Amino acid sequence: MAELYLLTPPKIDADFADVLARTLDAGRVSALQLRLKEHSDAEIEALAPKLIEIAHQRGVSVILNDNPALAAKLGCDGVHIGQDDGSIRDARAALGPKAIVGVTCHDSRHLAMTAGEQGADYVAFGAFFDTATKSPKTRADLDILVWWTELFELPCVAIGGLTLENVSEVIAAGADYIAVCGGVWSHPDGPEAACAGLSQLLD
Ligand SMILES: Cc1ncc(COP(=O)(O)OP(=O)(O)O)c(N)n1
Ligand SMILES: Cc1nc(C(=O)O)sc1CCOP(=O)(O)O
Ligand SMILES: [Mg+2]
Repeated sequence: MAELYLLTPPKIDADFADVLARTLDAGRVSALQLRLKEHSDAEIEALAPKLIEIAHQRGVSVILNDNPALAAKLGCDGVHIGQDDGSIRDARAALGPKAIVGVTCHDSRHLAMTAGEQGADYVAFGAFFDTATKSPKTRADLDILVWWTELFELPCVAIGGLTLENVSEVIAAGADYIAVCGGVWSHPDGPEAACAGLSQLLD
């Protein structure tokens, strides 16, 4: 069974906390990534506590993007690091043994096996589809999910352009988590409808 891993929009406004609460209440989200790329660390420090409270009240784990030290300071459950965001070892040292450390592996089997050997809690492959959220470094093929899940127990995340229309493809290929940003926040029927719809496709 796949799980829903929701990413925040890169920039949020004062209304976002209420929208987030309603969106989480509409579906079955397992993890929330604070990916606030257009905010400074000082702004993230100010914004995050309310978002973390909302997520934790609903049993949703909170993963901060990019910054293990800030994740530890804020009391996040983990951190997501890219290939240029420092080592798994340093992230683990900052956050402790129980924290979740996820790692971007693009479309690379080699990066994923290395991340697994170095103690990552999940590996993330992408981008599977066109995305307006960022310019992804690579385009990943569904085969990498099939290959990974046949060989390894470590959970894998599919990311990049996932929507209600295409997410079943990555679930069928074996993704343990579907990581979604624009497919929820930019859905024409609103984030609550998107979250509810995605949740129905998870089983
Ligand atoms: C679940 C997940 N997968 C991949 C990424 C991308 O991380 P990164 O390559 O460090 O790029 P930025 O997100 O920092 O732009 C992610 N954030 N989450
Ligand atoms: C943050 C991120 N990382 C990617 C990767 O391929 O590593 S794709 C991506 C964007 C995810 O947002 P959306 O769901 O709107 O496409
Ligand atoms: Mg990063």
